[in-house]
Amino acid sequence: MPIKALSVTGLRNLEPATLNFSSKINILYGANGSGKSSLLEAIYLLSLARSFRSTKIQTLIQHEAAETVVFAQLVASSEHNTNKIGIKRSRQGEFEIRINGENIKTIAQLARALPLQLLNSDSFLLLEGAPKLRRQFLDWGVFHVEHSFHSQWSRMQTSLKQRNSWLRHAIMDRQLLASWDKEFCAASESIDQARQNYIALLKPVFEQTLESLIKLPELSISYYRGWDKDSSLQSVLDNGLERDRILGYTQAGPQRADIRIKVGGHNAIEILSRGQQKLVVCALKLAQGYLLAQQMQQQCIYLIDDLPAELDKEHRKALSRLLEELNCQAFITGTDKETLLEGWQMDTPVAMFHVEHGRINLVE
Ligand SMILES: Nc1ncnc2c1ncn2[C@@H]1O[C@H](COP(=O)(O)OP(=O)(O)OP(=O)(O)O)[C@@H](O)[C@H]1O
Repeated sequence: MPIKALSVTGLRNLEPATLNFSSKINILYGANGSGKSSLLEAIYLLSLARSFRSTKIQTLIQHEAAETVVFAQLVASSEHNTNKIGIKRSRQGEFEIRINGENIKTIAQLARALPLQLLNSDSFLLLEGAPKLRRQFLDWGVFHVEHSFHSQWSRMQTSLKQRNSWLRHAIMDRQLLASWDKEFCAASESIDQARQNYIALLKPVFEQTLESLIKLPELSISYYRGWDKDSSLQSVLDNGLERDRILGYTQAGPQRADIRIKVGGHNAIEILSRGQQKLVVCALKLAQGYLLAQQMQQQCIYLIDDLPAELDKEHRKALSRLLEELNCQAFITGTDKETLLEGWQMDTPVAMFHVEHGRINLVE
């Protein structure tokens, strides 16, 4: 659901502000260091309770402030009943999350209420980065379309931790290991099934989205589940037990899953230019937004940091078309106002904000 109004206090260099946004395109322009990415961080905090720049919450909180508070009023919708989200994070690490005025305990509830995608220089490393990044990408989608996924994922993580801890014990209680294996395999099978289902839905949407951005007919995307596709996880665990004991961790399972992107049989990162890789990432992330709208009638918010630095004019225009088609809310930053204003259709609602020394002003 789009954000109608946002209040921010105590976040990086931003002055306390209450802002009204367009439910479609929001452009934030200003000099380097003015606070554009900080505003994106404020929105990101609302969805994930953390920063996208650092794992340390202290760096996000304004110097000398004790806490940061972000509050959003969402555009009302008949399908979803969340209309207010607020988060407070203190320097000591305490946090308070409120949805519709009620305290909530898990970040999963927050993420579900405000699905959000970030496109910045780090997220463009999706193809060349570690498999963990691609698993996070995949699980973002599965989490939003398959509501039982989160509990299966937690179950898998708990049993995996227990299993790994038992693997490191000098004397191993085989019975106990068997019981953790059973739990781990059951959760893993359902995670794998949910991921397979999601990839099957995502693939055609991704191919169509990519086609609108760039022609890469030989590009293919496939899913690796983390263990041999023709064997049961239990048999793979049994066969690998001695090696797992030597290593002290479980080698096979959904914690090793990956998405493989190839061009003509080669790993995409060995063939594609950096710009082409960024377009593939854009197509992947936009496809997730399309799928979310299709499957759950829910709109995803896009945060796109420094767009002109990432894509050339022609591809920025193609991306603008897709965002318009998706009918989503987007926050797009850059240093040059004119460049950011290019390429939108006449009837697209575009709100423009000038960011200067932490002050954000709507440009009428
Ligand atoms: N905890 C903090 N408290 C106060 N100011 C901070 C804090 N952390 C960072 N800053 C400052 O906030 C400013 C805003 O940075 P931000 O990354 O939001 O700018 P930007 O407009 O996105 O810049 P660029 O175009 O260079 O990416 C920077 O000058 C930075 O030094």
